[in-house]
Amino acid sequence: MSNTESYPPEFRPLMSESTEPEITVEHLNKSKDIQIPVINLERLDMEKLKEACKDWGIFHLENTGIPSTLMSQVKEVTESLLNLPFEEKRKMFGVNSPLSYYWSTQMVSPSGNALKRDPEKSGAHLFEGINVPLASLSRLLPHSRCSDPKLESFRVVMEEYGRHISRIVVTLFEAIADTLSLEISGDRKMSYLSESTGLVRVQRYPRCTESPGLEAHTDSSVISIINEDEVGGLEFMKDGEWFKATPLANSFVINLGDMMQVLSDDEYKSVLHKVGKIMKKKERYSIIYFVFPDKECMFESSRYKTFKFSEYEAQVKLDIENHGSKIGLSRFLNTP
Ligand SMILES: O=C(O)CCC(=O)C(=O)O
Ligand SMILES: [Fe+2]
Repeated sequence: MSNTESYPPEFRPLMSESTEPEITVEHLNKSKDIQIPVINLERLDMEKLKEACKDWGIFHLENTGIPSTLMSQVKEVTESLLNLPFEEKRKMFGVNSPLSYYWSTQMVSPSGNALKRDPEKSGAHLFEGINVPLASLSRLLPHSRCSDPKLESFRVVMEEYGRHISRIVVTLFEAIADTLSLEISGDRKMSYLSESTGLVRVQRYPRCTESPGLEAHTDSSVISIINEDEVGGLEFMKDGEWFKATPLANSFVINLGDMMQVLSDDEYKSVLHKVGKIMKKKERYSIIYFVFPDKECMFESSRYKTFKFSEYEAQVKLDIENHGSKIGLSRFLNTP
């Protein structure tokens, strides 16, 4: 485990010592292990993709053409940034930074702003992360202003990673749209996959047997692309039951988000997911790329009222502030 200093002070008493053996007591987590579908991006099987979207809402994506050296660099720069002392991160990603640092009792709005939550309402969830709006990488952190070498390495690697992921997103989105027989024009397509709203989030979950990582939620995105390490811990709901998604090396986990559910007119579901207790020897890292639509992008469907993505975001923000958690699509149903 990395140095305790790098964690928020309120996490420290709750974290397990690295000298303790791996915890395998089954009753600590009742979710069953399961292998989610595996989709090969280079040789797309459209039937399999449709089934994965319809029956699961979550799947592994392999053969994405990202060089393995870049994948290792992404892991390296993420770990090195999150391993900085807590106070340093707080200062570095404070009010004037385009990146935001958040942990546990905060929740993040779809646009990436950290929202304060009432810990009484949300319970103890041990995660911390840094939000990196994609646009900020090139616009707001030019080489000359990026004085910290760790931040500069992070910027360079993430820019390269972002380019690859954008390519993967377009291919995957077009394929998913095909499985729904949706005809989406070039401009419209790009407003669903807007780079100006795209967000990379790097997260870390300490090893802990008492508190879970991240509470159950759906993503407000079109799709989310999770790059997780071998520790595992991601859980999702299928047919009313919680399952653990077993990690698969050299692949991403793809989650369908709320906006994909609307686009598919509810044929595909935005998957409910969470991160359970991290009981392995190591803490867990994940790097998530959220594909968000343009703020002005309109969503029309038979099940939901017509809305603009910014209206959806505003509602989510309001619900988190007022109720402690997101309510989501049910707020926008045509018939209450
Ligand atoms: O860390 C993960 O694997 C998932 C995180 C997640 O679901 C989120 O940040 O929305
Ligand atoms: Fe999520």
